[in-house]
Amino acid sequence: MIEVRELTKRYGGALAVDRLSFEVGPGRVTGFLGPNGAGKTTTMRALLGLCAPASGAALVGGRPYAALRRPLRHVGALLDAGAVHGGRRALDHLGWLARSNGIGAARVPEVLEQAGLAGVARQRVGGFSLGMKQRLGIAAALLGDPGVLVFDEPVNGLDADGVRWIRGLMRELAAGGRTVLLSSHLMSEMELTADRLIVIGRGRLVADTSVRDLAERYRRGVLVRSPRAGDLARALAEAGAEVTAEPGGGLSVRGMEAPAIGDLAARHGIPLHEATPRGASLEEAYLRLIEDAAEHRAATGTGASR
Ligand SMILES: Nc1ncnc2c1ncn2[C@@H]1O[C@H](COP(=O)(O)OP(=O)(O)OP(=O)(O)O)[C@@H](O)[C@H]1O
Repeated sequence: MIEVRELTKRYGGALAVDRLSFEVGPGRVTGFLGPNGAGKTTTMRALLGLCAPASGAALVGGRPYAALRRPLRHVGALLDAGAVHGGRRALDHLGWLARSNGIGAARVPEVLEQAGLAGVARQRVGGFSLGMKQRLGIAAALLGDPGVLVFDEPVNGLDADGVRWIRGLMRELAAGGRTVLLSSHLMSEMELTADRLIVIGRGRLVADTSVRDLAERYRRGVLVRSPRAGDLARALAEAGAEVTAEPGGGLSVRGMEAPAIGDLAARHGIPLHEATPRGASLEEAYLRLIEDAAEHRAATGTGASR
């Protein structure tokens, strides 16, 4: 369980995170999404005790990171995969981490295998590609078999195989009852991996939603075509649907699903040539959400000072 409560972090006069609150529960992958500079990395760093918040709290299992004894057993994280001493061999790097966290040495070959690095365990990290470093960072995160995992943009630098592997791994970890928080600025990435989304913009919470609810929120109704569009529009409006004319002679219908529209047209003897549900893509929904939040801030004058 992750709890972020009224978290605020400033860099100089600028607010990077602004009274941000959310919770991340176990058993599913939660996506942490926001445009560049929204405050995702800062929030994750606060969660891992790597920066001190101005106020508020970021807790793992009810405690701040600094209060966790042998933290790798509670929370595993991938933040900056490049931050490994290049002269060390992968095996030694993980061995050292295991020893300093009271983790049995037997875990090292296990996580190397899990991360697909068994074959390069004795190579020096300095010669690793970015993708291999990402895998090593993930192996380190898994070392203590923690209940909470935090990954900042984990697909960066991975090839197509690596990306597929990491998506599978995230889902597997969540299915095993772990709390998995995964950041990205790409909705396309979240769409394939996350069940729930925490969306932030300019350090503030924009949405805490299931992926499905987000798509639903920005649905654009049903596109309907009929050679008797006027009659159909009247019948739909009488039945309580919201109907607007579209360029090209179609009707956009909200408040009634396609099968009900078909039934209604049949009852009135009106031919129906098309009834296409038009869901906004998740990417569109996400962009609208971010835009709406920015407009709301502009309208209410609640923009974060920078
Ligand atoms: N060490 C720092 N010193 C000064 N400003 C910082 C520092 N770290 C982050 N910031 C600023 O805080 C804000 C939030 O940055 P953060 O890296 O948390 O965003 P992000 O959502 O992770 O972005 P990205 O998707 O680009 O990684 C940005 O305006 C950034 O410039």
